[in-house]
Amino acid sequence: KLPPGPKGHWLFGNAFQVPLRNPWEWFQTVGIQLNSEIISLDMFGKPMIVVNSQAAADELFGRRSTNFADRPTFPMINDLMGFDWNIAFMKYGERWKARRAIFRKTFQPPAIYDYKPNIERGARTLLKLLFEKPEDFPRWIRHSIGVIILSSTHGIDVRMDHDPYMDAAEKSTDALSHAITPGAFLVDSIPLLKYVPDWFPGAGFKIKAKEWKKAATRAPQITFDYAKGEIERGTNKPSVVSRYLKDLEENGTWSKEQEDAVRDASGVMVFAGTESAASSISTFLLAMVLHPEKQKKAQEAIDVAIGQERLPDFSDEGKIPYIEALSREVLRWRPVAPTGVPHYTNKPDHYQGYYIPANCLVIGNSWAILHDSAVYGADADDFNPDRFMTNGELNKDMPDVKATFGFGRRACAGQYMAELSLFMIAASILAVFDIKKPLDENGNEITPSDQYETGGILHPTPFKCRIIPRNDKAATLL
Ligand code: HEM
Repeated sequence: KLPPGPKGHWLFGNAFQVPLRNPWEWFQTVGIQLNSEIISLDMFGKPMIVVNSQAAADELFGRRSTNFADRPTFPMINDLMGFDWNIAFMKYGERWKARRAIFRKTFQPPAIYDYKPNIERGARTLLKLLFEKPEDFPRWIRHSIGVIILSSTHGIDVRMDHDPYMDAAEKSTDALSHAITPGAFLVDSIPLLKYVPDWFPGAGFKIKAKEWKKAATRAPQITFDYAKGEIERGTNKPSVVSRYLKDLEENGTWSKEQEDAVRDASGVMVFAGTESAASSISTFLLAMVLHPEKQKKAQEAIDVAIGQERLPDFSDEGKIPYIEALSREVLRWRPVAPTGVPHYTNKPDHYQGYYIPANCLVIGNSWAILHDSAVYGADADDFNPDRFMTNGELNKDMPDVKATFGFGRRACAGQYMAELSLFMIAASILAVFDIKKPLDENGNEITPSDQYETGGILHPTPFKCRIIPRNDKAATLL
């Protein structure tokens, strides 16, 4: 029998019970009510499994990874909108493996460490921008993440305004956000709609899809063409693309397929990396506004570890455990993608006596895992970096927060870039600035809301804060 699930409508099943707002919290509540680590939902007659515990995730996505590493087909996103270059939506197979291998060779330790100087540079760019115009912080966060990622992937120096590569990446992200609006496009539920002719009444999605397809395919191509052009001109900076193409040439393994794979993989680094890393930095700032006492503790930890005479750099890794704890808590408290991207089974399976069918959607609920009160205690919903500390050190008995990066073979391919960037940006901002609540017209502090906008990627509802140099000396370090 299938894992337990809530009783649904005779025709639609549970499809209309799943809330559009924060469905991950509802999945968690249902699991607790039914006392089961995994639940099943009936979506218009088709089962969908949700995995709510780390133990079940480790077993299914981890130990039985080959059966849980596929993705469903996304006809709207891949076929109509032209995102088939994006490994996040690719079926498990040779094309995916070739692209994922590039991530492994370039964006994982030790190769990823080559990009630490770019991360430091991005963090310092952010400090300068925050000093000059603190109220525009959301824009500066995006810009500095763009500096880090595009310099690392394609050797591009991102321009301050109207950068063509950042603009192209943003347009393709916008296109996708339309496609994943729940219920907006029936075509993903009814793949045959793909073949409806453009003139057919109600076929508006096909016309929109054509516009978005241009945006979707343009971004990875123009960034790659730039990087390749720089190599041909001999003016390239070291980057994922330049290093990888050079290796292909030196090993005599260059081929058109390989070149396409590098274009796609580096394109996904920009596409998947910018929005998600920016979200984690926004959450960090919001948490600092809402929890001044944790902020103070973090600043003291930095002062003790490195003093106030210089800015943090990667030589400080491992020396400021409280910043590591704080970064972990940011990723746990508001996971960037609480239900990630759906996985898909290829063959039937069983878990704890329950049946998991073949060709079935399987959602890893990172939110439930990271907000499990059995692991994190009754205050699991609160922001509290101290939960990862013991006697001034990282508490080795606490689990890491890897669930925030998804599961098994499909787990986030940019995890190391994301973690290194968050650590460096958090440490740099706290070394220099106080993050304070905004003031009302009478000069009284107001507490911003801790609400989030719902969607594939979590973002705090736009909030205000005051970002002020901690002291005169701090400002001279910039
Ligand atoms: C705080 C930042 C980030 C978080 C929390 C995050 C989280 C995630 C999650 C939950 C998934 C889905 C995993 C699954 O299906 O089980 C994912 C996939 C992915 N992420 Fe990230 N991500 C972050 C940053 C990045 C960055 C910086 C990059 C690249 C530079 C990146 C590249 C990818 C790619 C390529 C995939 C698709 C993997 C595949 O399907 O094989 N991510 N990420």
